[in-house]
Amino acid sequence: MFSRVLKPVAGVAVQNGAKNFSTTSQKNFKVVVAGAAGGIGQPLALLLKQNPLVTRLALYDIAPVTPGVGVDLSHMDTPAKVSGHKGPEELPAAIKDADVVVIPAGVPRKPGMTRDDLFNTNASIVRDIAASIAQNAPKAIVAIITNPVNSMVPIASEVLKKAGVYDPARVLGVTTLDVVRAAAFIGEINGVDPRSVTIPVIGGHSGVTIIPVLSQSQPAVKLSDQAKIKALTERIQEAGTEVR
Ligand SMILES: NC(=O)C1=CN([C@@H]2O[C@H](COP(=O)(O)OP(=O)(O)OC[C@H]3O[C@@H](n4cnc5c(N)ncnc54)[C@H](O)[C@@H]3O)[C@@H](O)[C@H]2O)C=CC1
Ligand SMILES: O=C([O-])CC(=O)C(=O)O
Repeated sequence: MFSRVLKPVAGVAVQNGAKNFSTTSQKNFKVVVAGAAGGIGQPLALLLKQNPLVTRLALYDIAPVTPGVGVDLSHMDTPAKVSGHKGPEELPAAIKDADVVVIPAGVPRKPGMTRDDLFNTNASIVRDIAASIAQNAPKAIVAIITNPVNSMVPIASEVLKKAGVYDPARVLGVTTLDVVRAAAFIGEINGVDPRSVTIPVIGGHSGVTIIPVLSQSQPAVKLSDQAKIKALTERIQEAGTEVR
């Protein structure tokens, strides 16, 4: 997931004359995973530990298991130095001087729930992490995975604005999964390797706000029946619910 996240981030950094991810000029990124002990956080941390550009990896969570997750990953034979940080009192040390903070902290939905049902619980979690970013790493790129993404991005943005450190090019909602799913489904329909499919998905990360622009798919989607095209659009929009 991170390599897909890093590509657009690199473009943003270049446009702003900021630290450039796309060349070898900087090779020592500190990346924080906030929510590192969870279902998303642990595999994400594993992927980041394998990335040679990441030299410091700070794993933050409120779960008691967090230090163990950190120690476990630190045994991997890759350069990134891993630190585990448990509980709010250790949040500032985790965030300090981060280049990138990825946030999957919070609750996931259970069957029958919408992403919006998570708002009340997750809003304050993202708010508090954003406040710490404003204080301890105001120039960090913030990538928000926590749902509902459509609402968590504005919350983090408002916290950063209030602290006077908001840069819209540095606050991202992670919706890459929608692009990946669209490519997978089109690959299946067309009978091609999904990695050869390019399909823009615009908008947000919830229901009808997920807009796969099927007319722009390369190669073209092999569907002519409007009902089937509509069904594919709806499958991409509701794919997260398939997983619950
Ligand atoms: N944007 C996207 O494409 C996706 C978003 N999600 C969202 O990501 C979030 C996490 O999902 P999972 O990892 O499956 O859930 P999970 O329950 O497995 O993990 C969440 C982690 O967050 C931690 N956490 C809770 N409160 C915290 C706090 N105040 N500070 C730090 N950590 C805290 C928990 O201890 C737990 O380790 C959910 O909101 C889910 O809906 C999940 C999949 C895809
Ligand atoms: O649907 C969910 O709750 C998790 C998510 O965002 C996805 O899988 O797209």
